[in-house]
Amino acid sequence: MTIADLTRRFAIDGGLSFRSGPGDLTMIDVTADGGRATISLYAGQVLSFVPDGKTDLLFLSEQAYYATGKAIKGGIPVCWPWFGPDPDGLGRPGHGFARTRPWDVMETRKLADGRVMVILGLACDAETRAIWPHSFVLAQEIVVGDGLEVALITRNSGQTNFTLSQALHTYFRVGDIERTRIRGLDGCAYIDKMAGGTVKTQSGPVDISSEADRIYTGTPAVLSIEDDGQDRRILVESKGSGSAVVWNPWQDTAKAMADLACDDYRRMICVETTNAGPDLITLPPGAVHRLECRIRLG
Ligand SMILES: O=P(O)(O)OC[C@H]1O[C@H](O)[C@H](O)[C@@H](O)[C@@H]1O
Repeated sequence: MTIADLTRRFAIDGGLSFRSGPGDLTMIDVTADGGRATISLYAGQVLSFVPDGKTDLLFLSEQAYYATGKAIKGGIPVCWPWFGPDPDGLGRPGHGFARTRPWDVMETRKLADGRVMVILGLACDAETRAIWPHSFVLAQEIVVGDGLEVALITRNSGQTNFTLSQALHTYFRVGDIERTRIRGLDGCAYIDKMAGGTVKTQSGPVDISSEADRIYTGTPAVLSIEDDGQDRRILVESKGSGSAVVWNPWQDTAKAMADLACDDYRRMICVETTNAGPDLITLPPGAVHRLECRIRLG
């Protein structure tokens, strides 16, 4: 659909507009009571969320790719229908295909309380079935206010069960990674990918001082990121998720990524709302799963 068509059908006066962004990708700008957001229709990816009078809660790489077939580094990539490497070892792309496909706008609405809701959809077709042979209906409900809510809703529209892993792979912007800690994971077991998948137990808050790639399991509904470098605290609330991923590439891995600046690792931390590791979701025909995260300053 062209920007003119999208505008005609879905724009909200003073609340939601469409424009052509970098790489000619269609961007949705949302202005709600309490905050504003930018969403890329390609990848169905929130790229920015700024509460009124504050700075962005999300990190977006200045060197991000904006091109069909490539993932956009930053914001909230949607990893679906698998998180991480191809679970069947068939050479399919890491983190699935939802983050490299165009999504559709299904609905936009200004809510009675002044927040703005956008519903995006990703339909299955011959291309998705060639990658993943299942029938599904995937939607994202994004609600912008003084917090940002994202729900990733999967429905099995086929005749057989399927199993998913998935992530709302949120990149948070922090002032200084060495003055950042994550609270809420004390006592949780985690799979330490930097230690060959060894299972460890978190003790106290999570401090990052080297490359970290961890799947925490048995996670609580609320985590917090203390961002002392910007004198703020971000709350991450989740539903439909029994795990969380913490990732920071640190210096060497960041240097090897063309879509991250060498020192970007200092300004970001991924705290991802997931169904990952042993936390898998199996959906029988007709069943629905909602993975939700809500982020706000606390
Ligand atoms: O570079 P990407 O494919 O976007 O993945 C970035 C990162 O995502 C997750 O956090 C994984 O746990 C990491 O292993 C991965 O490196």
